[in-house]
Amino acid sequence: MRSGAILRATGVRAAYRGVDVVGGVDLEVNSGEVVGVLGRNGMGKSSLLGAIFGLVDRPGGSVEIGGTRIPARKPVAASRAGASFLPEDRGVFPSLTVAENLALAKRRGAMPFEPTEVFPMLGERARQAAGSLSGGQKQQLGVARTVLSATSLLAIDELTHGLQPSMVVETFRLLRRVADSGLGVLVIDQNPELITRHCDRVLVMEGGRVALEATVGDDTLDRVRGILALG
Ligand SMILES: Nc1ncnc2c1ncn2[C@@H]1O[C@H](COP(=O)(O)OP(=O)(O)OP(=O)(O)O)[C@@H](O)[C@H]1O
Repeated sequence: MRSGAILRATGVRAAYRGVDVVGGVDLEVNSGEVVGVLGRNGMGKSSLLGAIFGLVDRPGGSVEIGGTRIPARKPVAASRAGASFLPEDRGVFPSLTVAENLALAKRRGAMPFEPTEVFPMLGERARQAAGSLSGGQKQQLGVARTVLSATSLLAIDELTHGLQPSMVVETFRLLRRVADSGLGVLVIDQNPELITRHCDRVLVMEGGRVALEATVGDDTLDRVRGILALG
């Protein structure tokens, strides 16, 4: 199993049309670790991930995935380094069937994972166009695709959005398996209870900066709630 940092992001800024919305964030995800990013709406969580993975302008900072430097605005470089990112729009091809979406995501050498065992709905609807799935079903397909295509780092925006409670637990269990196989896992979510229950480390973002970074312990949920309540 690998050890050490899979993602090393230092001083990352994110900007839209020259205006910074994320200012100088440091973020590391180690092999075997599930890291959660929390924060209220508009605090810069998605923009941070976008800047790391090359989808949003990154006017400053450096990003390494698996020891490879990832230039700004080069999503293919992150993908080549084995990273897989599920953006908020769920990243599925609507006109392709569920089975085709899964087949396209599968990478040689990725961790052994049978999507239909974790998400039975994907087997039941294998021949259905992905565009006709509900929001929660699309999220299950998106998560499965992301797991199938990650070989170093897996990142998911708005992880539990639209998922029914039973699937939320299954999904975190799957992410733990992914981390146990040696990958780094990074998730964004709005739910402090879920993130502090299932993640090893949490970051809370406020106004484009990290307001709290902590290894999860007994007092973490209270500290997180304190920050979120102040906003
Ligand atoms: N495409 C865009 N163009 C201009 N500004 C944007 C764009 N996307 C986001 N922003 C701005 O960047 C800031 C951070 O937004 P971001 O979406 O990263 O926050 P977030 O914490 O992920 O919130 P949410 O949970 O609502 O997605 C906000 O002020 C937002 O208005």
